[in-house]
Amino acid sequence: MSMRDNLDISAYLVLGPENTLGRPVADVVAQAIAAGFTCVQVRSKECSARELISCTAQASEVIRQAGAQDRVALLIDDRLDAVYAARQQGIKVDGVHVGQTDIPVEACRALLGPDAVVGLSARADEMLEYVKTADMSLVDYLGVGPLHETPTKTDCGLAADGTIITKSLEDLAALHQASPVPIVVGGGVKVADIPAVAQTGVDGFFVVSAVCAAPDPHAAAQELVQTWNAAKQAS
Ligand SMILES: Cc1ncc(COP(=O)(O)OP(=O)(O)O)c(N)n1
Ligand SMILES: Cc1ncsc1CCOP(=O)(O)O
Ligand SMILES: [Mg+2]
Repeated sequence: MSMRDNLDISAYLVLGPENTLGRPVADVVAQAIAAGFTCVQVRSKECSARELISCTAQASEVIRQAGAQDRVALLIDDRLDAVYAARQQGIKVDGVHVGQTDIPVEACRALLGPDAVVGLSARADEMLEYVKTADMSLVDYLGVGPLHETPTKTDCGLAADGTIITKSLEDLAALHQASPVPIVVGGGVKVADIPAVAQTGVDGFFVVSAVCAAPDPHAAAQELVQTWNAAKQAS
């Protein structure tokens, strides 16, 4: 069974070297997956392609060392070329996450093949219309946000008038109802948000700073996972 068939986006860590307060990315990944995180995305707006590939190699290695290579998906943000190059070097990387102004999902699927995981995000205000009209067959999940304005990605939800459009819990429930693919919600998500997000019916949460900027990433990751699982069991 491929990772695509087995994909679990319930607890999704997004990170790059600029997010970890000087701690190695691989250490934070190891702590998060030991705590139960199910998906990892290497995302850096500062790394060179080679640094991104190296970071991905280290993340892939700690996932392998944890024996989690068949249950924790590893993706790279934006850089289809880096996924391709990493795979050529024998690094196990499962797919790519792109936004609507990034390289098209058609190209991602064509280059990476039918078993790859392809995630897509769309503008907050257009997402409901998008899921009702677009061909979603190439996409494995949708990344939706922000739940709150976040300094980690200041353009997330940015409208033409300069305001930030956040997603309400009602928006998330409507998206969950309308979407043919699973939905993962992020942007400013903290542990206190998790029960309400889980109750909307969406399939997971993604975080950068709630884990990467925590004094103890393992403890923070564990609290997020346990809170999510408890909320899903209760709903
Ligand atoms: C899981 C997940 N969801 C959304 C995003 C945002 O992607 P994008 O809109 O392409 O923005 P950047 O991350 O590239 O700044 C994501 N990366 N992951
Ligand atoms: C990558 C991304 N996409 C939408 S918001 C975001 C960053 C979320 O970071 P944080 O969890 O620190 O708010
Ligand atoms: Mg992008």
